[in-house]
Amino acid sequence: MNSSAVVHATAAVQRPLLRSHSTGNNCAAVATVADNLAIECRNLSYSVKTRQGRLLPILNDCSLSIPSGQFWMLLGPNGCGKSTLLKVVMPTVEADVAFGLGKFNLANDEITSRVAKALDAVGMYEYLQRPVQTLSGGQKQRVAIAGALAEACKVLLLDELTSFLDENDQYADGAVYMEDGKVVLQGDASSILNFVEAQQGSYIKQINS
Ligand SMILES: Nc1ncnc2c1ncn2[C@@H]1O[C@H](COP(=O)(O)OP(=O)(O)OP(=O)(O)O)[C@@H](O)[C@H]1O
Repeated sequence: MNSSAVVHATAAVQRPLLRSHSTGNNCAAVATVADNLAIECRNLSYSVKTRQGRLLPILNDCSLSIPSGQFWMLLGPNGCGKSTLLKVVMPTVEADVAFGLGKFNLANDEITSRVAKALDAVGMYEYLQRPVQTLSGGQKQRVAIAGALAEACKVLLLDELTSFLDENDQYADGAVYMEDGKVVLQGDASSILNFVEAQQGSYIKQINS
């Protein structure tokens, strides 16, 4: 892929993502996020394995830096590797859960701790470094719940929360809960919804499946 395909377009407001390092199968990448950069990618090479076991290079030595607070377009001919590049620099589970904390002006240690606790609460801690788009529907739902837990909202409004979760988690006590003196939601889906309905208008966070 030719790096000249990265075009700076117009300004927009965006929050920086969490600092992260990304590597994967057949992928040699450094995707870091400096304080003034939303995305930085250096010397990224990516290949896929063919059915014959041969490595087919898709991206070769790509580098790009996207400052935070700006809107950029990635342009290039069909098949040059745009979608592949976007997938490789996609946010990890860790960055996705941390994203909502950007508005609280928290120290990095606090963000790391909240993200770890929230992911642990939904059984997704070991997926910390996985790109979100590689997760199953139920796993994505868990990560969405972790994002809400990390924000420590007083009350969550849960709309069809359990649609993608497996049966055990739909009915397990404590499948959804808040910590540190905040509201604790326990029990099956209907009792959680009854609780939420009783809060009438005092919800802060809504999760839609
Ligand atoms: N899993 C895969 N196995 C084999 N080839 C792949 C795989 N993924 C991507 N490719 C090939 O890598 C090249 C880049 O694909 P990619 O989808 O990134 O291109 P693109 O620039 O987004 O194209 P378009 O503008 O047509 O959407 C293409 O030739 C594609 O066929």
